Amino acid sequence: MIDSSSKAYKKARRQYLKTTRNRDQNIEKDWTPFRAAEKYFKARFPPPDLTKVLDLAVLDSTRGAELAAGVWLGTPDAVETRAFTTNAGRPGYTFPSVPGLVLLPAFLSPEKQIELVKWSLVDHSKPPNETNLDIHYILPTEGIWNAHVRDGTTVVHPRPIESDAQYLKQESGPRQLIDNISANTDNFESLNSVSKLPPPPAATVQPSTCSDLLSRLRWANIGWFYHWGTKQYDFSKGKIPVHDTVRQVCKSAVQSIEWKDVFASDTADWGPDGPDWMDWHENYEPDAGIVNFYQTKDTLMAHVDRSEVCATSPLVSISLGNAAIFLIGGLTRDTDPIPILLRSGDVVIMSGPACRRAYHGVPRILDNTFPPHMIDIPDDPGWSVFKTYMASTRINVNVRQVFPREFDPRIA
Ligand SMILES: O=C(O)CCC(=O)C(=O)O
Ligand SMILES: [Fe+2]
Repeated sequence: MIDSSSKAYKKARRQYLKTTRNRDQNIEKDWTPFRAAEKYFKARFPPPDLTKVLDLAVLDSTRGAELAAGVWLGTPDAVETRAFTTNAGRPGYTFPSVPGLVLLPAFLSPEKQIELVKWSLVDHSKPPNETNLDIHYILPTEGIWNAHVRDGTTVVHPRPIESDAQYLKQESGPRQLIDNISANTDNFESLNSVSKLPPPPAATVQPSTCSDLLSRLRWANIGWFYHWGTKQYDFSKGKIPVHDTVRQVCKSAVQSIEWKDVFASDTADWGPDGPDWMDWHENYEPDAGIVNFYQTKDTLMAHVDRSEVCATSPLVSISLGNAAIFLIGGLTRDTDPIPILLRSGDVVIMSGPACRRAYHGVPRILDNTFPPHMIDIPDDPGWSVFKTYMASTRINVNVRQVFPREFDPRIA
């Protein structure tokens, strides 16, 4: 699978030998099982062997072209799963080791995948939605993607530090992965009352062209505004409705699952009000989230999404473009995570107390896995500019529900 005589392999080996020359041999002993797995899949040398990675696309004859086009391939039985059929007649999988985790391979048609890529870039990565770039730059109001397409050489200027503004003390930037307090209905009011000052723009930022900045787009907020400094939502800014296309995809994914089967032998503690999965077909309503943009070298370290007051409601995670290794473990980093290869169109649902607060991360974007159905799109000449960007990109649309049913946040 990996060509050890290739130039890229030899370069990675040289780099590896150079950077590890003075490394303490005992360093690996201190790694938690999650950290060890991250390191393994992140490594450029030796490149990871994916035979122990779950790859359910292998079972789907309609995805042959997608698999043949990329060098990376996992195994369909690398991790213990339970197969089921969704209400829409599609294959779905649950995981005995992570109750509440559901994988719906190729849940989205190629057309829907393309629609969501366009939505992420054209419609969503612009005001009023915040992006990681807004902290440091005064972006064009049409959004960084539309400005790039119209004239990529347009220069974008740094956001000046305003002398009379109050800023957050600590430097904020792309996603910082410090542990925060788990939100819940009891501490909601006190977390909500903490002041949420804006992060200061960095003083060293230089003017940049739209096209250069686009490669540094990392996230765009969905719904309720997230405050990275405190790692809590800032409800005082109000809520932007979740776009109907995304909302419908998430709702149809949640409604396609018989939750009583998923939680049939569940013994986890759902809190004082008990399980709420029986209401999800009717009451699940996404209201927050993030669109993540990953370039091939980007990773997302182990973390728990614990800012949502509801710790059980489904989180729907949509993969688009290049494939990735997704790791998910348990409530601490000491659980050995399971590795899952996520491809374009796959939907993951994280739900219930054991899964929703489980550590997870994305240690690797798999290069050259941009699927053929996103390369040749007849009758869409406008796609070419998306294709160029997406050839080295993975987009993840990650959608959550912040409040449990019948919880009245009484937001002023
Ligand atoms: O990119 C992914 O698949 C996961 C993203 C994620 O975990 C998050 O946005 O919190
Ligand atoms: Fe996450």
